[in-house]
Amino acid sequence: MNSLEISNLRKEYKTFTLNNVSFSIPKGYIMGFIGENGAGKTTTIKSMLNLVKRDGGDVTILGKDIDIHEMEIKSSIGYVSGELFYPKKTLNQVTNVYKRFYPNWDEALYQSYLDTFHLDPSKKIDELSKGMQLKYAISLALSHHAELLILDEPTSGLDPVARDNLLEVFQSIVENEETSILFSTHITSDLDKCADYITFIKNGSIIDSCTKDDMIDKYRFVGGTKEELQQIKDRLISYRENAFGFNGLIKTKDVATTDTCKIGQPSLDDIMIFHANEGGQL
Ligand SMILES: Nc1ncnc2c1ncn2[C@@H]1O[C@H](COP(=O)(O)OP(=O)(O)OP(=O)(O)O)[C@@H](O)[C@H]1O
Repeated sequence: MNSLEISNLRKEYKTFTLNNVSFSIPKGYIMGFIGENGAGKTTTIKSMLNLVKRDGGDVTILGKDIDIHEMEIKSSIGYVSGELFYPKKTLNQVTNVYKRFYPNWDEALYQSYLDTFHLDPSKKIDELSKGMQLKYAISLALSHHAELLILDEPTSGLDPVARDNLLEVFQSIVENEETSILFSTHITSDLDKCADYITFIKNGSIIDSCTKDDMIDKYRFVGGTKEELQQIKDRLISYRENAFGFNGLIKTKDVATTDTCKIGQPSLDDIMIFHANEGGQL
């Protein structure tokens, strides 16, 4: 079963179109949602949750149509957007209001996240650093046994130790095989650590959505001399020239047995960076 199915999602702004976005997350897995600034990650997330009105497409969450079962779905998911309201209220006060909306609220679990993230519940929201606010928002989202967690850049304001802790929390959450996680990020090393699937969006269109291993297998990082660049240039997604020659990204299927340049496995960063400049030179 899929925890999330998005089919032909469309959203049109004056200067940007989310273009028939489709992807799904199988139950019990972590999907990383990657793409450069302005690619449409937040717009996808907000449109699928009906936080902005979409212009087309179908969204099924936990087997139910969001347009028919919106309230029910929202009590079964956790969503972290980085926006926290009520800056002058204490964590205790905000939590007391928040938990009323969630029949599965687990106070002991919530307290354990406060401990894990060293959060003082008597502090006001605006007394917390950005990273602490994020940890608090994540604690709220994790404390009602959500079956799907949707996290919009959950790691971006965190230091490396906190990021690592959080990624471990994510991995332990999906271990029960009941919960799935979609998280958008620019920090692709986080995905190297914990994502099972990757969806890559560029200019409002999905470039690919598949397992992380398949994504890496589909591309090759190549490097060689200026002469070798001439042999392979037309088949590269894009490339960067340097003092010794070039580096570039190519689809694995486009590698020829006669290619003499060095061929290796790309990182997710390589895939994103070279795709950003598709058809050109960095
Ligand atoms: N309310 C809005 N009105 C008009 N345009 C918008 C609105 N919200 C977003 N956009 C535009 O949609 C495009 C995609 O933005 P979005 O926030 O979805 O990108 P993103 O991939 O989440 O980027 P980032 O990684 O920087 O958060 C951008 O060009 C943005 O300016």
